[in-house]
Amino acid sequence: MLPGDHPLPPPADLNEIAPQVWPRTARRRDGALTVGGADVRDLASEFGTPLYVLDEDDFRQRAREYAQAFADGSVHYAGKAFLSGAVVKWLHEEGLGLDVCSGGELALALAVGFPAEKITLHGNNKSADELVQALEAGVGHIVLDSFEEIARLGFHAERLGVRPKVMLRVTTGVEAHTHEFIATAHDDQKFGFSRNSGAALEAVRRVIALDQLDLVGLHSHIGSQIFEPDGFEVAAHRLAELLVKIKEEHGVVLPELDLGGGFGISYLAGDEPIDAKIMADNLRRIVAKECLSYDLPVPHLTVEPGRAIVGPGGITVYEVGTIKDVEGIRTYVSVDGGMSDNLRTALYGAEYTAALVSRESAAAPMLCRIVGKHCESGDIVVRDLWLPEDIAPGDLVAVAATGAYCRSMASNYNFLPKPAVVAVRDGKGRVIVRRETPADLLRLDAEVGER
Ligand SMILES: Cc1ncc(COP(=O)(O)O)c(C=O)c1O
Ligand SMILES: N[C@@H](CCCC[NH3+])C(=O)O
Repeated sequence: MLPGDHPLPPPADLNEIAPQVWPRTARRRDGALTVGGADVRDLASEFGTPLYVLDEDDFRQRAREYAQAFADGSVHYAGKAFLSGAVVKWLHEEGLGLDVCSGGELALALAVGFPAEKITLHGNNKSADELVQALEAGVGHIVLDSFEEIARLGFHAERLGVRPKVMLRVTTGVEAHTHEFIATAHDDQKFGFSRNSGAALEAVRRVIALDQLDLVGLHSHIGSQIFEPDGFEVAAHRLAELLVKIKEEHGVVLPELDLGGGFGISYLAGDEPIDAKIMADNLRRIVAKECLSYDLPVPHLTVEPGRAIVGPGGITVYEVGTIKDVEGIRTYVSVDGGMSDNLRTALYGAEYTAALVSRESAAAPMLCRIVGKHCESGDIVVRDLWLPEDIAPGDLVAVAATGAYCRSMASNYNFLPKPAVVAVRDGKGRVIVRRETPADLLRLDAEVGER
């Protein structure tokens, strides 16, 4: 297809590494992309492809920016975006707390010595084992999500002789402007206690009636990949109203408010995320205004960014295997990974920026679709993009902003081993999560594994 015939215009410069989309240290050197000073061609030959590459400086800077922006509150990185022992250590060094939402995430954090009191446990269906694991570890907060869980946690806390700090997750009825599957505060979904139905106040009653639980605050998470602060404003307003009702009914002033995560990042050059400082100023102002208008003390504010800290610093490097021109429509560029290492395009119709990164090219733009190697026609990595028409098997392409929710949502579909994650800094790559091997997968099979 010719450039003029498609609604997505080709970029002025196909070789551009736009700073708002790529990791902060990404540059072209001798035509090839470098991240953290390391050349992707060297990374690919040393560690193989597909390869997740994470810019350590980018991660640390963003973590630090959030910690500084919310210096009078707390920042708990949402581990579901991407978690590894190295990342947990970086977070600790940068002064952040951590959110986990399973026993596995909790075990990893504890295994590398992250302080339990800086961990919050989430989840809409935590098992009894996970609750006990959290109580025994002494995590800082447990966010309660259902009536069953209130009773269950009370039971185990009494049995173990502990009194955990808990928060209640409230669905505030806010319609966040994001994809349906990642909006979480409307009533018709599985998370939290509904403010509109009165479930939230009933949950408060039940927790306050249990001596074993120390209710310290309310939690709200309105969704993910959000650019506007107005959704948080409505949520804060509704939470403040609840705090007033709790004070009136129980004479209790809850000292903490957790507004969750959800801060958007640039996947495309036109996306305009709010920076951490401005978001922090907005949220602080909103919470202070709402609370002061009800004569409530301003609570300790916690936020839980995941994507905004790890997303922009990550890229995925693939090798091109086959190129198929569907005449008059587009060219399919097949790479050696796909929906098993990045499910987001198939699941949410997510859009990404990608580029030829093993060399520069002066060839004309060609409308392409980057697809994977899975047996699904929906196995699309980047739906529409322009690549140089001399792209060829053996070239490396990289997809930008894949640090969040790609490795953490990866699967072994079609028995593909999950790629390694390499952290880059000072010109060197270091494996922080090793590549799975076919032997790793075979070992799980009862007929094969134990031989
Ligand atoms: C409770 C909670 N906190 C934090 C997050 C992190 O969201 P994000 O990565 O969009 O910042 C999520 C995921 O959406 C979540 O469910
Ligand atoms: N996994 C989602 C976001 C949901 C986060 C968890 N509540 C994404 O890739 O955008």
